[in-house]
Formats: sequence, C-alpha cells, structure tokens
Amino acid sequence: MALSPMMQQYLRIHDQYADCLLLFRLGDFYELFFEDAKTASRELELTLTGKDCGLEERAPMCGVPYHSVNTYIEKLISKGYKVAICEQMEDPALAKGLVERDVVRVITAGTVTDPTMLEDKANNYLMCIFLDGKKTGIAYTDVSTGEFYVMEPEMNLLRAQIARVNPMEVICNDPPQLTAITGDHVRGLSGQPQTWFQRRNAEEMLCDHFHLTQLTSLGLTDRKEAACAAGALLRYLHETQKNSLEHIRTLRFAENGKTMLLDQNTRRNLELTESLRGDRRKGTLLGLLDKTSTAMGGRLLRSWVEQPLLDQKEINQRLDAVAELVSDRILGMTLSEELEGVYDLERLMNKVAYRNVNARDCLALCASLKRIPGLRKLLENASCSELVRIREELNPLEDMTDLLERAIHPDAPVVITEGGIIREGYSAILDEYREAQTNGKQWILDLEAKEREDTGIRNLRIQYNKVFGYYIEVTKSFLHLVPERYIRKQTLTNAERYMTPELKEVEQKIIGAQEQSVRLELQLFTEIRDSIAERIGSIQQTAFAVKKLDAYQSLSRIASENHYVRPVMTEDGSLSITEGRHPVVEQNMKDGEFIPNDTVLDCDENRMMIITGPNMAGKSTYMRQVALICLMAQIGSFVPAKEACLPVCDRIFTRVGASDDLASGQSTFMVEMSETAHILRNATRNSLIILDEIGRGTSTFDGLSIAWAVVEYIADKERIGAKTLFATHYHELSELEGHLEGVKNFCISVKEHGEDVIFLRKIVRGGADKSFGVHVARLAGVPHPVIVRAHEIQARLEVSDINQNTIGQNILGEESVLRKNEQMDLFEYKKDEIIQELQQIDVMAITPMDAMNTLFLLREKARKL
Ligand SMILES: Nc1ncnc2c1ncn2[C@@H]1O[C@H](COP(=O)(O)OP(=O)(O)OP(=O)(O)O)[C@@H](O)[C@H]1O
Repeated sequence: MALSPMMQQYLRIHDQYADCLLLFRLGDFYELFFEDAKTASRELELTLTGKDCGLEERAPMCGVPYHSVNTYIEKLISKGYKVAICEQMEDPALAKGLVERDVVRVITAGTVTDPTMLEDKANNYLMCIFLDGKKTGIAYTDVSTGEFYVMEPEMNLLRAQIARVNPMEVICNDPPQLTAITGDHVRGLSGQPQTWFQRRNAEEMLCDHFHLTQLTSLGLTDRKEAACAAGALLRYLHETQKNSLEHIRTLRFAENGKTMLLDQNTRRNLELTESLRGDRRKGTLLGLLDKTSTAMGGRLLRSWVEQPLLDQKEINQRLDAVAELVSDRILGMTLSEELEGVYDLERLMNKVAYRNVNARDCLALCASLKRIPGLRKLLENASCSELVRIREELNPLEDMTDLLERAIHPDAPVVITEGGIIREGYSAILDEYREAQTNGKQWILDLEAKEREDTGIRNLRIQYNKVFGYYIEVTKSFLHLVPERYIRKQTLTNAERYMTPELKEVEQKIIGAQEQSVRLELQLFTEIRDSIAERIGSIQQTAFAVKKLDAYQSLSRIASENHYVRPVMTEDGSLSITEGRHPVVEQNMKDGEFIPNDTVLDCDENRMMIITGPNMAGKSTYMRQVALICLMAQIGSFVPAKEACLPVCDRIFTRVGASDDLASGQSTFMVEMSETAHILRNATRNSLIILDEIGRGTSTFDGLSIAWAVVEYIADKERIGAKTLFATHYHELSELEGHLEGVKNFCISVKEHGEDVIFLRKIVRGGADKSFGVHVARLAGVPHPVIVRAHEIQARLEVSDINQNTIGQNILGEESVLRKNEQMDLFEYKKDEIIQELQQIDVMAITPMDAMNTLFLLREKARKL
C-alpha cells in the first residue's frame, strides 16, 4: 500500500517545518495529521478523528474551521508551539489534479502580529543571540512595529540584557551554551542552523534586506558579533514570515552603557511593570505613570521605565520637555486630547508591509495623519530641544491624506474583495462601470414595463438571485398569457420563472460592469496600498515623534496632578531628597496621610544608612521610595518630593526580604545569598543599593555575621563604596557607626503607648533600641497565649548569656513545655552545614567574594568572645 498523493504532499511539506505544528488547508478547514493531530487535539480539546491516507491504518486527524483559526493559533502559541500555516496556492475548482499547497507563514511567540494576540501597550520582542567563544552579539526586533536593535553586550551582562528586553522568543546558535551562561530557563529558546550565523551569510542577508552593497552605512563594519546575530535574525524572519518585511527599515544600536541594566529582582521588588502580587498595572510604577493616549506612547513609556538613562544630558533633555508641558497645563491637556485620535501607526505599518491593510485601516491612517498639523501647531512655541525636534519630525504627509481622502469611501467595508471601497470621482472608469450598474437598474425596470405591456401580464416581475441571475417571474394565474419566446428556467409552487435572450443581454451588461468594477476597485486599492508602503519610512518617523510626545504629556500630567518636582541632577554623586514620598504607596492614601521623609547620601561621610525599627514601621517603603525617586529621575520624570538633588546611578540593586515566591525549589537562604553575591560582584561606587534584611534565612549568629560582613564589604571604598540603604533587624549592626567610615544609623520612629505601638513613620538619626516584633504580632492577630509566651521568652532572652549557648536552656526553664530535643535549632549553629551551604552558592559568583571570608573570620570571633 502506498500513501495517497495528498498525504505525500503533506509529509513533504511537514518535513520542512518539522519543529512546527502544520495547519494544512483542506477546503474550509485547517487539518492536522499524525502526531500533530494528537498534540493539537490534546491542547485544543478537539476531537481526534482519522483520514484514509492510503495506508492500512487511518491517519489521526483533527481540524479547525478556517474562519476561527486565529483563536486556535493563539492558544497554541501561548502554550509554546510554533505553527506553520499551509494554504492552497490555487483555486481547487480550477486545479488540475492535486491542489498545490505551500506554507505561507510560520507563527511563533516572537513573530505574532495579529493585534488580538498582542498587548497594545507592550512590545513583543524576538531575540537572536550569537555566541562566539568569549564574545556575543544580540539582535532583537518587534515584528509588529518594525523596531530592530543590535548590541554586543559583555558576556557577564548577557543575562541582565535578556531580562531588560524580556523577549517572548529567543533563537541562538548554541542553546545549551546559552543556558549554561544564563544559568536559568530562557523563554521560547530554540537553536537555528550555524550557517545562518556565519559572517558572510549574515552580511549578505543584511545587505539584501536593507538594499545595501556594504555594511558601512549600518555601522556594523567592526561589529562582527552584532552583524552575525542581526543577519541570522533577519534570516529567521524571512524564513518564517515569507514576506519582504519592508517596515523593518533601520537598525539601532542598543549601546552598552546607554541605559541602566535592571536585574529581574530589582524590577520585581520595585514593582516597575508588575506588582509583587502579579498584577500587570495596579500598584506598579508604570501603572501610575502611564496616562498616554496612544498605544505607541504606552509602549515607549514602558520601555523608558524599563531602561532608565545613564547620560545626564539626555536625562535633562527629557526633564526639559516634561517641565515645559508642566508649566503649560492647557497645552499638555490639549495635546493629550489630540493624541487620542492617533491610531497605532507602528502596527499599522506592519500590516502595510504584510499587505494586510484593509480600507478601514486606510481610514484610520488618514484620520491619524490629519491630527498631525494640529499637533505641530500646538508645539508652535515649543522651546526645549526635545519638543522642537518632535515638531520637526511630525510630518503631516499631506499628499498621503489627500490621496486617502479622495480615494477611500468613508463607509468602506472591512472586506476588500467585494467593492464599496473606492470613492466616487476617484477613477473615471470605475464611475462608468458604476453608472452601468445604476443604469442597469433602469434598463431592467424599462424591460419589465415593456414585457408587461407586450404580454398583458399585469404582475409580471423581473427579479434577481445569485444562482439564476435575472429572470422573469409569472404567477400561476397568468401562465396562459406567457408567450412562446419565454424560456422556462424554474418552476415554483405558485409561479414559473423565465428567461429571454433580451434579458440575458441586459444581464450580461450589468453583471459584467459589476465584476469589472469590483476587480478595478481591488486593483486601485492595491495601488493605494503600495503607495502607502512607499511612505512607510516617513510614517514611522512621524509615529516616533507622536509616541515621544505622548510619553512626555503623560509624565507631565502625572507630575502636575501629584505635585512632583523636577529633580536636579548632581555631578558629585550626592543625593539629597527633601520630603520624599513613595509614588505608588501615597496613591492609595488620602491626601496628607503619607508621611514624607528626607534622605541624604553622598560618596563620603554618608554613604550607607543602617536602618532599624520595628516591623511595619515603614522601612521597606522608605527604601523603595529612594530607589524609585532615583529611577524616575533617570526616566526623565519629575519626582514625588519637595526638593530632590540626585546623582545619576549606574545601577540600582535591590534585595528584599526572604522572598517567598520560591517556586524554583532553592532554599530561601540560597536565593538570598546568590542575590547578595550578584550585587556584591556588580555594584560600583556609583550604584544605589537597597538591602532589606540580609541573613534572615539562617540562624541568628550566621545571619548577623553575614549581614555584618556584607556591610563592611559594601562600605569599603576600595571595594564598592556604593550609596546604600540597609534595613535590618540586627540591632548589633548599629555598632558599626563610628567604626566604619561612611556608615550612619537611622531608625523609623515609633512611640510606645501603654501596650500599643504608634507608628510615626519618620526616619530619624540613631539606632532603634527595641524590636517591638511581639507588639506587631499582636496587631496582626496572633492569639493571646502565643503573645504572652513570647513576652516571657523575650524577658528570659534578655538575661541570657548569648555566648555560652545557654539561651535555649534559659528559655526552657523549669516549667518547660518543650522537650530539649525539640527546641528550635535557631540558637545553635551547625558549622559544617552552613559552610557547605555557602560553598554551593552561585558557584560562578562566589569565588572572588572576600565577603564570605570575612564572614567566617567574624563568626570565629563571635564564638571566642
Ligand atoms: N511614610 C509613610 N507614611 C504613611 N504610611 C506608611 C509610610 N511608610 C509606610 N507606611 C505604611 O506602613 C506599612 C508598613 O510599611 P513597610 O512594609 O515599609 O514596613 P517595614 O518596616 O518594612 O516592615 P517589615 O520590617 O515588617 O517588613 C505599609 O503598609 C505602609 O502603607
């Protein structure tokens, strides 16, 4: 037995797209066969059937109707599959033999362009990583908008760069190596042929795509790794998208060191674009700052939040633009309203490049472009460089709007193949055809009247349907009057339908005109589409200006509404915030309820704040507020404070609490230590470090020793000397002030009131003298007996000799309820275990870490004391 020809065709095509699920078009369905069918039926809950394929056993099969295929594709993509769409390349009715079929597009998580599968205000990046020994090149693109970037990051920053871009899909020449380097799971990772990454092939691809003879104008001549990655990325796009991708027109350098790298923990801890509870908008900095009117502006603002600037001049340019709009609120508001009318031009250009636009899209383009002169006018008196540049870049493309206005009917339908798209007066020939159709109606009416007259059949009617075309209908009662020349076509219960040669002639004229006009409309529309395609570059430039303007108006609106101030960027690394507030926390409070606090840090005397204070006092809020204020300034935003002088931080690091979302299976302590190691290895004196509790995941002595050692290491100017806020429950750390240069003690004040604690939320100089943890436990509703017992233990602890290891016994006392072997080993440290644990930590990270040596020394000291 042999496979049927169609199945042979299927398998041949499937072989070329082995890593995809192949959706094979059969009439009104897309079918999947064999293993693909089993997978799809499982993932999409489709019934698995079978199809005769020429072999003894039927081929497993399942299918989805073509008109709802997008929903299914979306599901498959979100589950991590790649989908290849195989279409019929000829009309099955006209095909001689087997219908020709081929894959027209491969859809993957990183190449999705369907708006229903994309988030409006977020980019969808596909990244290509080229690993070449010690060097690496990265290229990434958002196919839906045409943005394309390259860079050559340092190997040790590769992981951070991936986190920064947050791609939906990653392709690489060496996936195992990549996983080894980044040390964790890379989303949507797949390997691609080595040849794509070879320099010559990559360069050829680049030259081809950008219509160049050499790479000089792209600035890639001496950036071999970036060029290889970019070439391979384009190759992948061409292989999967199977179109010219003419909306990808330029290549930008995402320079090392141009924007701040924020690691995953810091993004999460500061709740930049996602809250700790996993919310996408509520409770995040982006959610607060985003008052953009357009999807493009929303995407840009997100990328600003994710990539704060490092160049003081650029920061000030953005701040100038925000300041100018803050000073003229009416202008800001009017801009926001005008911008509402601008559609997502970037994603529209993707549709243009894919030849997917319909008449409605053209109307949207036209409406958007018509807003441009208004926007330009509003910026007439703009004076700062950014706004002036935006004004210059806003190109109203009048010839385009003129063309679209003349050509596209305001009520044009979505479908482009059934006419009704082109406006009257645009094409003389089209108008003639249309007239023939209108006249045709009159011809029919005339003919009808004439036939009635000739035959004497009073209710004779000429009608039309899709199957028979035009016909004469005569009811039963008049059949005796029907003349011989009538040719019968159809008999109904009450009537007969006829044809005459004359009617046939009229019909051909009318239907001919109809067909011709639909065909002509499609042709005209295609021409219009092509002329839009020719202007993609200019439209993208305008889109770029629009989105910047939108981001600025959003920042200015937030600044005015929330009474933010313009930060002054300092040169000497000093930081001084007067009456700073936490931008997101204050939003959830009534006016005046949030207590502002000051912060002063510099590169010398006040490098590090050791912050103590009871639970719930507001330590985390305070520290995050400082980090957020710095970050906002570097985005170009005003900040929630009365006054702020801020340095440009090269990195902001945070390590917060013993994070509880430990799905990864690592021990709390392990995670804590590798995060700490990461900071110690990467921070510089120009960084800002926020450390919220270190060493909680282990016993008291170990925890204290580690925290102590870490403080020493960071405070040391020779090693790091970064500006640091360090919150801790280890009051012992207060002793460091006076011994370690640059370290100062602070606490968040509380007042005891009888049994209660009153939180004052004010940061003051000095260490806290008491922990109040038990008080807070009571506030949180911990049962009374537990609280009483805790007070008891506290009292005993205060008289224990901490160094004799007698604490446990003291607590147990005579009336003990715990048996000795059940007591918490919190008070005993097991040397070997801890050392073992430490030795395993982030093997790459730990080797150079003197901090840990210090830690062991310290611990020995503590023991001997
Ligand atoms: N400056 C402030 N003004 C008003 N309310 C504040 C302020 N700072 C913090 N709060 C409120 O106090 C609560 C506790 O704050 P936070 O989590 O920062 O305390 P913490 O000292 O870090 O506590 P823990 O040590 O238990 O983690 C928060 O819910 C917050 O709403």
